[in-house]
Amino acid sequence: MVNQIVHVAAAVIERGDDHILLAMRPDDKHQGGLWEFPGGKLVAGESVHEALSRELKEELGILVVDSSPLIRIHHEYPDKNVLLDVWRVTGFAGEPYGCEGQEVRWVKRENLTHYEFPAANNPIVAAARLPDKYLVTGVFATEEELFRRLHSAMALGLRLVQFRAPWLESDAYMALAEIMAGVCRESGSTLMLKGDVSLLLEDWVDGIHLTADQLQRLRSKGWQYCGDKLLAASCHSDIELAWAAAIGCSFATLSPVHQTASHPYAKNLGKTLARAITDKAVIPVFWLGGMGEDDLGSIKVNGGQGMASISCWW
Ligand SMILES: Nc1nc2c([nH]c(=O)n2[C@H]2C[C@H](O)[C@@H](COP(=O)(O)OP(=O)(O)OP(=O)(O)O)O2)c(=O)[nH]1
Ligand SMILES: [Mg+2]
Repeated sequence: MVNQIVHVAAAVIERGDDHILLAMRPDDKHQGGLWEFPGGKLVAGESVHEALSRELKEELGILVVDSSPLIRIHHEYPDKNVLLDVWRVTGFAGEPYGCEGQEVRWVKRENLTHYEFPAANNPIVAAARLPDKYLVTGVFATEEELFRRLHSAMALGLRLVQFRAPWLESDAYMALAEIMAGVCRESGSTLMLKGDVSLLLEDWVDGIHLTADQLQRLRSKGWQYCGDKLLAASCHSDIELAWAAAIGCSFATLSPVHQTASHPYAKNLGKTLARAITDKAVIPVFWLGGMGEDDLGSIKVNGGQGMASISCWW
């Protein structure tokens, strides 16, 4: 058992055309010969952001201009314990190149899963594939209203949508879901459906969002998902988040962080507990419940992937 934790700042560097920069770790280094998100160890007295800026200057010759926290991952390798503090870098000056002779490559976001990374990186790859806003659909009276609201949300730039309509019969839900999936794909968005995991076998289904009950049942059966589609779960505690990771979820929601109109009697977690729970999770976590877009920055600083909401964007 290795006790000392090595704190590392790493960057998911994004280019406007949906490409992300990877670098090859030199063969003679820890986890050598694998692809990495560029970065390195914090030196004494440095903040994560300072370390990130210094490392990207040293390794790639670029200056960080715009960045925000993405995910923090604790991982125990047999020979080393690391805390990977990963930031999304959305603005930089200069043209990155391998200053230390390392190979660097711009990779399409959707192809990230084709690359071989150190074992700690699975949640980072999942976080890099996801946006910071997750729309959950709210009430609609007619089909026309549903699609009008969906198109408005896409126009606002929302790229991850959960179709929630618990009042619909299964057939009616699935019929609408299939049309919505087409609309979402056309605009480069992903539609998450409520339903059985067997739906993941359907070509037109891009993702499934499980209830906490479904999650518990699948976990107790020892079921596990290994595919490339998005699987998510509604979680309310650290235990549920651990189950979600164990069955192969790519992300989860954590709720209710604050009181919500949709679940007025559920006990809210509050920000301090939500932060502690998120810190233990090994998958990206969207905070849900009683928050507005103004809270997005604070959610990320507290370790969340971003915010899930009905009321903000519906
Ligand atoms: N930069 C980076 N490090 C990662 C990733 N995944 C992962 O497990 N690590 C581990 C490998 C190393 O143990 C540690 C980072 O150390 P490093 O070798 O990059 O540190 P450094 O740039 O400061 O280089 P040096 O001082 O060792 O020469 O974190 C990743 O995606 N990016
Ligand atoms: Mg490095």
